[in-house]
Amino acid sequence: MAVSKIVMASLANCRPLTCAATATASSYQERLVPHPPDLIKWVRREGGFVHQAIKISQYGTDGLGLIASHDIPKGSQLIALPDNIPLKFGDEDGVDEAHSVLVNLAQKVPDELWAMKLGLKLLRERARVSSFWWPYISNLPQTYSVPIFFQGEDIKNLQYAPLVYQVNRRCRFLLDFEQEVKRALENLKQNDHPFDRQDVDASSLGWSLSAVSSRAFRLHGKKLPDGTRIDAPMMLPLIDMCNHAFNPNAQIIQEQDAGSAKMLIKVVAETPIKQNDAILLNYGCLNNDLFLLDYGFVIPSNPYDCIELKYDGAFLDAASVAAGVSSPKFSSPAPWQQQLFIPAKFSR
Ligand SMILES: C[S@@+](CC[C@H](N)C(=O)[O-])C[C@H]1O[C@@H](n2cnc3c(N)ncnc32)[C@H](O)[C@@H]1O
Repeated sequence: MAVSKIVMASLANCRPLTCAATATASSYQERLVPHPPDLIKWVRREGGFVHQAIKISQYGTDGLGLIASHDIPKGSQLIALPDNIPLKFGDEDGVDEAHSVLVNLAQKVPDELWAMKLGLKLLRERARVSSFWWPYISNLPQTYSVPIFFQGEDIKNLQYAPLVYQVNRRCRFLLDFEQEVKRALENLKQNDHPFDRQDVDASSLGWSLSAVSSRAFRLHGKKLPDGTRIDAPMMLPLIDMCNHAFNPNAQIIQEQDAGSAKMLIKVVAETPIKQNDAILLNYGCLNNDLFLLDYGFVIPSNPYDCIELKYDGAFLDAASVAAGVSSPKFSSPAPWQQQLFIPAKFSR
């Protein structure tokens, strides 16, 4: 069940929320607009810092990435984003009706699909002609090669049942949520419409879910009265151009901005970086199911990839009797055999 409808937006003076589905991974991901604004210049203009050696460039088959145009010493600050640049789902958005509609919709999203909550905000900013984040959003890929956009044959080829289950779950959620969103938008006054009067369907919801799941970072958000900070997913313009490696050369650091309670998000070189090296972050110690589901790629020989096997002694005894194997005793393994079963993880 692939969510692959294309909606033709019929409204003039708006940014259509179309999403062309993609079935195959391609090394070049087209952006939302053919020649988007220069993201590095935009970040600097809005008060952020970008090291002069950082460039955006095509990075092998991984799409765009950040590259060092000359050697950078360990510990150097590469990027710093002040609090106004990250895209978050927060109460700083005001208390207008359009925002309330988004908040009500976000409450209907199950927690494990947190990316859809921020996805609603992303879709709103994508639709708004005057969005502060448009220079960033227009640089996002137009399509995502994640399994929710796979066609039937490719879904079948996934084969691994727990992964197929998750893909179907997400597709089913998107189709149901499309109806939920349509009901919430019915009869709204023009000014109260969160998506500039545009229809939102499962395909555009899938686009924003995938944009967030493949690019957002979960960092420390607003400060609570007890001094702790809540976990907040956010999209980090430019920082999200960094590709993934388990042995990264950079890391994200969050610190309090000098003289205010606002947070500053930085990327710092964790190792010396050579000219033409990519700036790489570790997205997390994830297995390939999660990488494929959320990011649309897998890591060859992923050390975090494992499968769990259930050992059913009685079933194996019955099977070996049927196969004519004598004295199998699968149901009463010797102590040394039992020991072997405890860390029952096998690399795929
Ligand atoms: C946070 S974005 C990074 C920027 C992205 N390459 C782009 O063109 O906008 C994450 C996406 O980059 C690609 N990517 C990142 N690291 C990768 C890797 N190690 N192998 C393959 N693709 C990767 C995947 O498409 C992933 O969904």
